Amino acid sequence: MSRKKTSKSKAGSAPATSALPAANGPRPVRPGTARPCPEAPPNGPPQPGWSSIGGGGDFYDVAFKVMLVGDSGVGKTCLLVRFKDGAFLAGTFISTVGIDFRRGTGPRTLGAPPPRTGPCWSWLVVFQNKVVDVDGMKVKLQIWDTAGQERFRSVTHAYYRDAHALLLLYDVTNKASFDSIQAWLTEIQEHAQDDVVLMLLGNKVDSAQERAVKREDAEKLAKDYGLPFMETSAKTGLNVDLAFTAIAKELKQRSTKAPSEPRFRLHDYIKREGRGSSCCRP
Ligand SMILES: Nc1nc2c(ncn2[C@@H]2O[C@H](COP(=O)(O)OP(=O)(O)OP(=O)(O)O)[C@@H](O)[C@H]2O)c(=O)[nH]1
Ligand SMILES: [Mg+2]
Repeated sequence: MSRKKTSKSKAGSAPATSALPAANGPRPVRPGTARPCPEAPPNGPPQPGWSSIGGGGDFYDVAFKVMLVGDSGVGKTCLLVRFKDGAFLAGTFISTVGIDFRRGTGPRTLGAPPPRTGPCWSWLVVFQNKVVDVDGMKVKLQIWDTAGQERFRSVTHAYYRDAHALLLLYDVTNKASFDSIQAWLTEIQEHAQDDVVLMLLGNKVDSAQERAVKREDAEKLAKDYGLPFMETSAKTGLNVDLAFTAIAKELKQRSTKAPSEPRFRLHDYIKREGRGSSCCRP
């Protein structure tokens, strides 16, 4: 994309081509050497009082940290739940409001228990692991869900620096969330790695009657910034798996591509595979 590069120190951050876990520094990717999931969250700032959680014994060849960002209410948590569990639980919106992580099917929380009602709730920054098969290689995506509320931005910034990919969401029924995208891009430019893989997603496309953001406007924005773009629905599942799979393919190829292998083209892939819409090349 045509984001400006800033010369800033991001010491300690893992480059986008490294494999997780990064707790002991980035490791080179070794295709074919499956290893168990780490016991502790490998990324993010150290938090006093965090207990370690296991990865459930999933094996993988390479692993990457993916973050979901965007305004509060755009559907980040729901998108993650849809991808991880294939579910959409309609109901009261419970915003992600702090920091923690969970794994497997149930939440694991520290401190006071979170509310147990509502849809794709989470009360903290959380991550979920999912291993996807990419051309015979097991790619683990460690997907971090963040709080979209403005007041938590300074906390979530700290998680950007070692993210390999960012899914930037807006809500197609909420113009303000689309208007925030440029500000999000500025934040990303400031806090994320320069070579982070970035994709723009317009979520809630199932709510056609309430649409407030034209697809063409988002396509234009995406084109201006050279971002791959799709409309998604956490409710119906439209393009959700595709978004994560495309990211996994791009990251996997960046880290393991042999010189003779043809380059994976993310824009072309989602354009070909996406339903509804996808674009855009500058
Ligand atoms: N119709 C529709 N509703 C959705 C979709 N995704 C999420 N929602 C609803 O939008 C609301 C917000 O969803 P969340 O996933 O909690 O939003 P979030 O981006 O995680 O919000 P924060 O945690 O505050 O940053 C909930 O009421 C969801 O049920 C979707 O694809 N379609
Ligand atoms: Mg949330």
